Amino acid sequence: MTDTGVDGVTVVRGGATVLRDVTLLAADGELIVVLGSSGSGKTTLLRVVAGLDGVSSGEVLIRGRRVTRLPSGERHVAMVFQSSALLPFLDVAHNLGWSLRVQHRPEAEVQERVSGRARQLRLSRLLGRRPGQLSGGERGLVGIGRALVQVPDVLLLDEPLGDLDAVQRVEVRRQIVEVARSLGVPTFYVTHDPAEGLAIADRVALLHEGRIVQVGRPRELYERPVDLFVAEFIGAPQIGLLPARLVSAGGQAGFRVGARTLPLWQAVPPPLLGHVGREVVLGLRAEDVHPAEAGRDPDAVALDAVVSHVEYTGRQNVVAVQVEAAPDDPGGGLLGGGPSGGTLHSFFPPRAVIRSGDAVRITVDATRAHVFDPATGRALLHPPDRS
Ligand SMILES: Nc1ncnc2c1ncn2[C@@H]1O[C@H](COP(=O)(O)OP(=O)(O)OP(=O)(O)O)[C@@H](O)[C@H]1O
Repeated sequence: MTDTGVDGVTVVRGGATVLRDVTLLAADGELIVVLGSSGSGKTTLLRVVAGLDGVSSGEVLIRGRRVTRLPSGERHVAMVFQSSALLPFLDVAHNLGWSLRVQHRPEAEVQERVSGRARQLRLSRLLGRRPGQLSGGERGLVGIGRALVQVPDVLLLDEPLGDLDAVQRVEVRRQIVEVARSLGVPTFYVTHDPAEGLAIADRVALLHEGRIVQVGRPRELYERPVDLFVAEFIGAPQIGLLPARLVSAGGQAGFRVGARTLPLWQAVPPPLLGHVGREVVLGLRAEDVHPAEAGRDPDAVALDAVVSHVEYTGRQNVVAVQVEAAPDDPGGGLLGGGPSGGTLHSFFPPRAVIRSGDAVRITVDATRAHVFDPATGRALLHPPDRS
């Protein structure tokens, strides 16, 4: 076994449990993106692998070797932090080559690796400058380059693109993936940006309050979220949530939303059998909610809605709508407290003239809904695979 990462690791800091029995292991050449909101334990996980933080229980493995009690300096880890500190008295070329020289690599190899990575990251023209003569974004790139010139046993990147502009972020994250693949090392990449995570990961691990909520391929988290937390965290625009009641009549199941019933065109699916007559939460992705005029899908039902906000992206308008669900409004549950009905997102054509407060009709197809238990948040049913 050549896995790298943490196995059953718990970390307690200042009386608080920061990681709880976390197991996350990457294969050689695999890029795992660690996602999670602020304070969920992402940085701690990386620091534990690097040996910068100790564990209360569990084991740290690097390429199959137990390193839990090995000092950081002996773990052959290359790590990039957001705003990595560079050595201020050395120019960029020497900053890039620093760790290789510390390892007493032959000078010709150091030069070759430094110039290669500098070309790749478009840093060649900066090689003679000191960190004080660089912009924040350029310093960030040098920090990334310094890690990528190494041949580590594991690559750890903590929000590495934080200092870069939007165009650089896309370019540099491609370079990082390319280098990680060419080195064939396991890579852990921390970000709080789900879109970035989905774009580059072989697998995504979503952390919440020190626990892994779900780990899997990006598509698995998007298409088969285990609960409402994952469903809401992954995907932009955010998944729309609609309180409903599962009903069954004449052997046909459907979801009651206000006065309308969204038919499922089949008997109650087995995972929903215990929920007939009870509240559920429907999760609908924006690509499954259509403006009624464009809705040619015969299985879809039109719902009245009011536009709550519009975001123009160039390719389309991302429109959030409030769906009213009175009078048979189940309300309560995880979505409780707010107005009746729920908020859905939909893509409207880019030239559509649409404003907050407009009344619109949208169509939804109940067979495309994710179904959640409002009491526990757990997913009960996902729509069938499109492919
Ligand atoms: N030295 C410490 N003592 C006690 N608690 C700490 C210490 N350092 C971090 N924590 C707590 O551990 C939790 C996880 O912190 P961590 O930095 O790993 O989160 P994160 O997911 O990387 O957050 P962010 O996205 O904001 O960087 C937080 O609740 C934080 O307050």
